[in-house]
Amino acid sequence: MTASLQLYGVKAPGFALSSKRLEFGSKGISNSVTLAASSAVFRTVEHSCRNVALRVSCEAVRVDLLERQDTEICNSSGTGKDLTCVMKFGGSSVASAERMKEVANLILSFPDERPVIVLSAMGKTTNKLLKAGEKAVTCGVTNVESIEELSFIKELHLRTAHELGVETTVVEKHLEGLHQLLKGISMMKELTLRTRDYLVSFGECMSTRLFSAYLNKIGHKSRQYDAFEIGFITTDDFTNADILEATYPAVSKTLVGDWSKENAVPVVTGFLGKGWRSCAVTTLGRGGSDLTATTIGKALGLREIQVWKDVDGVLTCDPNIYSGAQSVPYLTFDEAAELAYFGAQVLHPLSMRPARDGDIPVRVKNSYNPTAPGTVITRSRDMSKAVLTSIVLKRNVTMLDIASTRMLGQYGFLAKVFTTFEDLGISVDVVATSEVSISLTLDPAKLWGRELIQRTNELDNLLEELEKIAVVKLLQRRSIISLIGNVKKSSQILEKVFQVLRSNGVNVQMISQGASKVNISLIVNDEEAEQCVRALHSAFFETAS
Ligand SMILES: Nc1ncnc2c1ncn2[C@@H]1O[C@H](COP(=O)(O)OP(=O)(O)O)[C@@H](O)[C@H]1O
Ligand SMILES: N[C@@H](CC(=O)OP(=O)(O)O)C(=O)O
Repeated sequence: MTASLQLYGVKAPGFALSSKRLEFGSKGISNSVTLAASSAVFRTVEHSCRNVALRVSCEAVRVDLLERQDTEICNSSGTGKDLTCVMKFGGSSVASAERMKEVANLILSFPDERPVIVLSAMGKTTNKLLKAGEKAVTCGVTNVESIEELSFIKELHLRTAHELGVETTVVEKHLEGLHQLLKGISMMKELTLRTRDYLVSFGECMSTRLFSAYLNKIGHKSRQYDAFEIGFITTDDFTNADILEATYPAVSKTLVGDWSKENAVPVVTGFLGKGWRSCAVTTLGRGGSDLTATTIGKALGLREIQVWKDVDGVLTCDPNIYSGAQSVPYLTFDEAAELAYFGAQVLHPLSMRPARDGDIPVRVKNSYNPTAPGTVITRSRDMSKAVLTSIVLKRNVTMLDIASTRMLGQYGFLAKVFTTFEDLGISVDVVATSEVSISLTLDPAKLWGRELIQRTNELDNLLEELEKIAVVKLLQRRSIISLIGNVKKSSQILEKVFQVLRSNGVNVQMISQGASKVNISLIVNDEEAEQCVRALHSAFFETAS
């Protein structure tokens, strides 16, 4: 028998596999392999043995014994054609049986593509699962049955199976598992981050099973995959896990290997992974299916990554703030990353990273309006006519004004302030400094991931530390308005911005130009923010300059 061992190394400081020895011991067989990778963090070792017992003399390596005997990958057999692209469909695109049928038709309308499909949970299922979990904590075991959200989820998935004409058994096991899990939560009276991730994973596990079954039913051979079973290896940061390097070769091996044998369209759960230490299900942060899609794109070296939404691509601002927002035809990876990081819900903040690394174009399209051109995101674009590209609003941000208590010219002040942030593990978003004072906003993503109690303590600790060296003013309910654009034209942008703000009577509390050089950030009061965005949109996108 051939056992294939996958070693998952983590990019930790000082870690290298170069001199690590693997020792195999099994009945009658004893052998060892020295890994010879100099900088790699991942290696697959094939070893012929029975009942392999393994000892690894390296903390930062996790080893999985895969029960796959077919370790050789042949890239093209079957039709002899490789997979071409990723098509990711968000919750809004697969919210009902009718929508799933439309998405299936949409996929089939591209006969030249051989896509990997990535799906999110149906509609608002993730929110409903979280709500059901919260209710289970307090409702008592006997009342779990009557949690409204549980009934809704059961009804939605069973009805969808009926309407698609596929067996309800496709989702029954998961629905039963979900019910049991909620009972478990109600018995324990607690919902840990780890359990929360397991809980929400039911959404993607069921939507992909339904969709794949439907593709098979209409004669389009398909195979469903749970991301946590095919090598999506992540950190153990439940609810906000980061994908590890080992993911790329592992995912490629499974998907390409199976495709070359079966030519069955892969349908993969978005948003989910497997913690490398815990081996438990993790999630990649809300909206994380975009990141699943770009990770698969890079892993397989595909030609294009398509993310299908319910809007005509990335827009000039959030359409919920201003319905006149227009679609942006081209963006660079840097612009898209900045836009997502500063709060545009349309893309996951980290999703551009694999696409940029693999230099794979990302196309954002509308599944409700497939003929609209959408947005194409690439490494570079013609910026000669670009001034402002998009306006993004991040609300409810906390801002700190930190003024040195020492005299002007005191050196080391900035260093002391930032050491405090480092010690407490708090990162910041926007910063503006003078010699004796600093204004900054706290990165909400960092604080959001934690429990409220922890957050309050964290702020208290921060203030206590900073007050040893400075006078600190805590300003809450602020908004960051990020102007993503051509910074070569920043004077032109700023001139117009200040005209608009002045005529609207708005006082900017802080201003900063991002280091990435595609972003100018303005901090204003929450109450004034939406009105500012609308006024800026009108000045930049609706009036001839
Ligand atoms: N700048 C923007 N461009 C496009 N959509 C935006 C923008 N800002 C916010 N949105 C919102 O993002 C939504 C799409 O993202 P999301 O809900 O994650 O889609 P999906 O669930 O289909 O992946 C849109 O419906 C829109 O309301
Ligand atoms: N279902 C998850 C993951 C996701 O990416 O969803 P969507 O593609 O619908 O934003 C969420 O709601 O966060």
